[in-house]
Amino acid sequence: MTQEFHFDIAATDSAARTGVITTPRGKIRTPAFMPVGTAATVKAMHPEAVKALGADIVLSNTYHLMLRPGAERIAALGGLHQFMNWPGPILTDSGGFQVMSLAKLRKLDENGVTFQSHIDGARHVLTPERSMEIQDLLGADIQMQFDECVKLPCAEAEARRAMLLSLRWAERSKKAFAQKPGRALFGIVQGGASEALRLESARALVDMDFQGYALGGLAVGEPQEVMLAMIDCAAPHLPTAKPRYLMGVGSPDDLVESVRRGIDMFDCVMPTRAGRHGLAYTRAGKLNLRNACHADDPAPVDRESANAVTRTYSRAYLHHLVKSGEILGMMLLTEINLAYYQDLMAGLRAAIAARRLDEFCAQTKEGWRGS
Ligand SMILES: CC#C[C@H]1NC(N)=Nc2cc3[nH]c(NC)nc3cc21
Repeated sequence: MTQEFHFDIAATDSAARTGVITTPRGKIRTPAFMPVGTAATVKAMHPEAVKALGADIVLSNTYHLMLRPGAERIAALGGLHQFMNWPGPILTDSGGFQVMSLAKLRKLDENGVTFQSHIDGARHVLTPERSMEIQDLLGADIQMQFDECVKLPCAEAEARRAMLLSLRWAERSKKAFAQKPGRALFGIVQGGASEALRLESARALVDMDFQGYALGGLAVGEPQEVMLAMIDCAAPHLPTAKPRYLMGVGSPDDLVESVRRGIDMFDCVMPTRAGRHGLAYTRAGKLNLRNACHADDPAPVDRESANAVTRTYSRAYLHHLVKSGEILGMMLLTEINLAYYQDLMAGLRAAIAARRLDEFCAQTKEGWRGS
C-alpha cells in the first residue's frame, strides 16, 4: 500500500476532470461525493452500506468530535477509522465553520476562537494549531486548514478582513500540520461573492503550496449563478494537478454544474438530512414521501435503479414509515439518496472519461424535468 498522497487525472472534458486520488487508506475516484459523517457516523447508515453504495471517502468534523467524545479519547481508542469502523479515507473539517454556525458566546481574535459548547456550555478554544492537533489525533487522511467562516452575505470589507485572517491562519495551519506519510492538508479559498477577494485568496494559498484547495463560503443562500461565477473565477488559478473541493455543496444540479467547471470533491448534508425528513432524490427529480399522494402507490421509487432499496420498497410503504416516524423510513430514504448521489457521480466520471459530459448533463437534467 502506498504511503503517498497523489492525484492522477485520467481524462478531461472541457474544464471537467476525472481521476483518482491515492491515499495510504485507499483510492478516491473523482469527481467524488463525500457523505457527511459529522459525529463519527453517516447518520442512519451502517458504514458497510455507505461503502457498498460507492463512497470512497467520508467527512467528519473537528468541532463535534472535540466536544464529544473528545479527540484524545478517539486517539486512545485507535483513531477515528477504527472508532467508526471506516477503513477508507476520511477528510476532517477544521472546526471554523461549525464554531460559527453552532457554538455559543464566540470570541474571535488573532489567536483563534474561544467559545462555549452547544452541548454542555463548556468553554473551549480553537486555534489553527489546536485544530491541526485534533485532526492529527483523529488520524484524518485529508485535513482542512483552520479558517474564519464569517456569516455570509456580508460587506466586502468584512469578507476581506475574514479572508486575510484566514490566510494568516492558513500559514499557521501549514506550520503546525504533522506531515505524516500520505497525509494531506488543504487550503480554503475565501472571499464571499467578490471575484477580487476570491482571486487574492486563491493566489496567496497557492503560493503557500497545499496538497489540495477547497472553495468555502458558497451555497450559503446566494443564487446558483453567483456560486458558479465564483468557481469560474477561482478554479483557473488553482493548480490543475491538485484536487479542488467545493465545501458543503450541494444539490444534484449544483454537483453537475460544478463538475463541469472543474470541481473534483464535494460534501453536503442534503442527501442524508433530506432522507431523514422523507425526501427522496431520484433520476426523475425529488419525491416528497410525506405527500399523501403516495399512500396507495405500490410502485417503487425507481424500478430501473441499480440500488435494491430504490428498486423494491413501495412508495406507499415509505410514505407509511415516514408518516409514522419509523426509524426504518430514515434508513431506507438515506440509502436511496446516497445511492442516487453516488450513481450521479459515477455517471459524471464515466461521461468525462468518454468525453460526452454535455450529453450526459443534458440527459440527466431532462430526467429531473419529469418531476
Ligand atoms: C467561509 C467558509 C468556509 C468553509 N470553511 C470550513 N472550514 N468549512 C466549511 C464548511 C461548509 N459547509 C458549507 N455548507 C454550505 N459551507 C461551508 C464552508 C466552509
